[in-house]
Amino acid sequence: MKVIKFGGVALKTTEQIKEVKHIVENNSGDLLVVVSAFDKVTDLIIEAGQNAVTTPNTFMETLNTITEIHLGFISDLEIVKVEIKEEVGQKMEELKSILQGVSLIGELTQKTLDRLMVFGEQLSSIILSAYLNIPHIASEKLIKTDNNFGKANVDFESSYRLIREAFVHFSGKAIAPGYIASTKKDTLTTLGRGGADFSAALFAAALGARELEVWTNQDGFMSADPNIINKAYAIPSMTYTEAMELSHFGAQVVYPPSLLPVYQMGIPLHLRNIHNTKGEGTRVDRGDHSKNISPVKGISSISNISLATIRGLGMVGVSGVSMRLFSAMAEENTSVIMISQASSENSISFAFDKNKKEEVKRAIHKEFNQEIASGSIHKILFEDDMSVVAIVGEQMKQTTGIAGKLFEALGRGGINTVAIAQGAGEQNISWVVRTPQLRKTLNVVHEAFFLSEYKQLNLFLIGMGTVGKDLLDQLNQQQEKLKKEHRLKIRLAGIANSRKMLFDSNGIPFDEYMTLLDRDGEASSLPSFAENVIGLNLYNSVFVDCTANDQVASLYKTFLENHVSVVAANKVAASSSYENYETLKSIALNKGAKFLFETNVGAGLPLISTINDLRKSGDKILKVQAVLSGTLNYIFNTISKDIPFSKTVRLAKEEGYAEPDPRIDLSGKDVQRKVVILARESGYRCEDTDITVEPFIPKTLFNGDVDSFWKALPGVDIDFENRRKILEKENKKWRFVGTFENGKGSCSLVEVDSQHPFYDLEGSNNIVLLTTERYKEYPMLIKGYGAGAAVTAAGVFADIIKIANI
Ligand SMILES: NC(=O)C1=CN([C@@H]2O[C@H](COP(=O)(O)OP(=O)(O)OC[C@H]3O[C@@H](n4cnc5c(N)ncnc54)[C@H](OP(=O)(O)O)[C@@H]3O)[C@@H](O)[C@H]2O)C=CC1
Ligand SMILES: N[C@@H](CC=O)C(=O)O
Repeated sequence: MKVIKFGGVALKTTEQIKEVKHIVENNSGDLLVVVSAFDKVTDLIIEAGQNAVTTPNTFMETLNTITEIHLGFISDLEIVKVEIKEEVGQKMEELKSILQGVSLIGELTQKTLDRLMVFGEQLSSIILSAYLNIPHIASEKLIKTDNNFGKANVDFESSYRLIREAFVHFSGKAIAPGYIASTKKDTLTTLGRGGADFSAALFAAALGARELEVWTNQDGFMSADPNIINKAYAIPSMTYTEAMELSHFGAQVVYPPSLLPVYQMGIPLHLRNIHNTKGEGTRVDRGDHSKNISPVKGISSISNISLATIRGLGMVGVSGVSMRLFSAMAEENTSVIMISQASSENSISFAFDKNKKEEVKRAIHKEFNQEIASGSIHKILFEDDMSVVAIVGEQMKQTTGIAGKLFEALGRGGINTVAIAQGAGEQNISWVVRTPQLRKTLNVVHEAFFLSEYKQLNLFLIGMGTVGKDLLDQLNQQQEKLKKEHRLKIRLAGIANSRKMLFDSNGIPFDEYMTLLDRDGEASSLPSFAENVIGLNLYNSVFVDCTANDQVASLYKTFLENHVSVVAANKVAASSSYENYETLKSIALNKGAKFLFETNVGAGLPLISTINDLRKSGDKILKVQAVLSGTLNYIFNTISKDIPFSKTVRLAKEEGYAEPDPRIDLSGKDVQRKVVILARESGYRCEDTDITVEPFIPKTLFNGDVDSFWKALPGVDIDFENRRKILEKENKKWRFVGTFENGKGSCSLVEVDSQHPFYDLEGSNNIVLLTTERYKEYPMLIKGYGAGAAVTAAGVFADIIKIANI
C-alpha cells in the first residue's frame, strides 16, 4: 500500500488535475489518494461563514463562486456522470442551509466553522473520485478526535483501528478527503489548517504504507526560503527530526504534526512538486544522511514575532519560574516559539506570535503579580518586528565550530543577534533578529553554510570617470573568469556620478550601466545614495569611491559603521586629519569591514600592502624617498624645446594621469597627501603640516577656478624653457621627490644627475625607496607605472578582490 496526498496548491488548475491523474495511474499496486480541498476553496468557505455573520446574504456571492469552481472542474475534466453534478448540488444546498443558519443566529462558533469547512474536502474528493474513477472513502468516519474544534486532537488508537478494519479486505485504489474527522459521537471536526497532510500520515501509519508521497507546489524542503534566497535548493534527503525542526521553524512544506505518525512507523515521506514532476523532491526517512556536504541541512525562519523579556534579581536561584511562566502561556493558549535564558537566571526571553501579545501580557501579569509588585521582577520588555531564524541538522551535533561560524558570519554581516537558543540535542540553533535584517541574515547564513555555488559581492560605485569607467570595463571582462575560477560573483548594485544615480539589487549589467544610468537614474544625491546602500542591506556590500570628492569621502564612516567595506581611489579620507583616518580604520576593524586604499599611493603598485606586510612581520620603516606623482614625472619626462610646460600638463590630463583638478598635482598637494598616507601606514602619527611642500610654479596660478588656471598656465612656459635648457646642459633631470624620516617630511622639485637612482624613471612611473630596519644598507625599491586609468582601476579591482577573500 502506498498513500499519496495532493494539497490544494496541487489541485489548482485543470492541467494540474490531469497531471494528478497521470501520477495516480502510473502508480501500480494498492494506493490510497488523500486530497485537500481545491485551491482557495477553504478560504472561500471561511469568508462565506464570516460574511454570513456580519452582513446577511452577502455569503451568497461567495457561495456562487464556490459552486462555479466545482462545476467548472466537472465541466473542464469532462466528467459526464450526472450523479456527480447532483451530489455536488446537494452538498452546496447543505452548505447554503448551514450558512443561512449562521446568518440567522449571527454567530459562527468554531464548531460550526468546522462543520462548514469539511465541505471543501468532501466536494473535491467526490469530483476526483469520479474523474479518477476510483471509489471514495469517508475519512471522517475513520479518523477520530476530541472536540477541540478547529484543530482537534487525534485519538490514534481508535483511528488506527477503524482505518485497519475498513481496509482489511482492500485492494486497488481509493480516494479519501483529508483534513476531516469526527468525534466519538460522530460530530464533524477538522485537524487544523494543513491537516490533510496529517490525515494522509495517519492513513499511511495505520496501514503500514511503504511510502507516503505528498505533492505540493514546492520542490520539497529547501535549504532556505526560495522567495528570499534565489540560490536555495531542494534538500534531497533528511531525517524525520530535521524535517520536524525545519517545519516547526516556518518551512511550510508539510504540516508538522504529520511527521509523528510516519516517524513512529518508519514510513518514508517523499515530498514532490506538481510543477516539476521529474524533480527528485525531498525524501524523509530513517536512512543514513550523514554524508551530506554540510552538517547544516536547512535554514528556516518565522517572521511576525514578538519577543518578551522578563528581568529581575528575584528570579535568580528560584526554582519553578520557567515552569510557571510557560504554564501561564499554555493557559492562554499561546505557543512559545523560542526561549533564551541567561545562566545568571536573572532574565528570560521568549518569542511568540505577535498577535498573541495581549495574551502574553495578561499571562505574565496574572502569574507574577506578586513579584512585579515587590520589585523582584523589575522589567518586562516587549520588542516587536522580530523574526526567529534557525539552522537545523542532525549532523551538527557531531561537528564543532558550527556556532562559531554562524555568529562570525552574522557579526561580519553586521547583523545584531537579539536572543539565542540551542538545545542540548545540538540539532538546532535558533536566534532572534530584527525583521528588517531577516533577508540579510538568511543570505549571510546561506552563504556561510550552504556551499552556495558562488560567493557574492555587492558593489556600490561613485565615480565613473577615468578610473571608475576602466574599473567597470575590467569587471565586465573578468566576471566570467571570476565566476568560473574563483566562484566569485560581483554584482553592481548601485552607481552614481555627479548627475545621476541608479540602484538595482539584482545587478546593473556591466556593459549597459551608462545607458541605464542615463535612462533610469534619478538625480544624484550623496545622502540619498548612502541611505540606499544601507537601506538595501545587502550582505557583502562594498562601497567604491572613484571620485576625488571630499563629500563622498565623508560617507565612509557611515558605510563602515553599517558593515559596508570601503575601497577608495580617492585620497581625501586617508590623508585627512589623523583623527579621522584612525577613526575610519578602527571602525572598520570593529565592524569586521575593510577600508582599503592601495591605489592612493603609486596607483596599482603594491606600496601600502608591502609596508603593512613589513610591519606585520616586525620590520620598522625608517625612511621613505620617492617619486610619487605620475603627472609630474610625465611632465618632466615630456617637456622639451618643442613641447612647452603648459602643453605637457594638458597631455598628462589627456593621458588620464592628472587629478580631476590638475592644480592638486602641480601644487604638490597630491604628493604631500601620498607621503602623509605612507607615513601613517608606516606607523607614524603624521599630519599634512608635518610634510612641507616647496612649490615650483607661482602660487598665483592657484587663485581662481580651473578655467582661469588653464588660461594662465602658458604664462610660465618661457621661464620653464629657460630653466630646462640649463638643466639639459648639465645633463640633469627634474624629479618631484617626497621624503619622510623621523616624523617629518618634505616634497620638492629636485635636479638629479645620471648617478641618481631616480634619474632613469621613465614616463609617468613612480619609484619608492623604503629604508627599514631590515632593508637598511640597500633599501627596498618598488618601481613602475604610478598613474593611469588601467593600472589604477586594476589596483581598485585588487582591493575589491581582497574583500572577497578568495
Ligand atoms: N588617474 C589616476 O591615475 C589615479 C587616480 N586616482 C584617484 O582616482 C580618483 C578618480 O580619478 P579620475 O577617475 O581620474 O577622476 P575623473 O574626474 O575622471 O572622474 C571622477 C568621477 O567622479 C564623479 N564625481 C565627482 N564628484 C562627484 C559627486 N559629488 N557625486 C558623485 N559623483 C561625483 C564624476 O562625475 P561626472 O562624470 O558626473 O563628472 C566622475 O564620474 C581620484 O581621487 C584620483 O586621485 C588614484 C590613483 C591614480
Ligand atoms: N594624479 C595622480 C594620480 C595618481 O595618484 C598622479 O599623477 O600621480
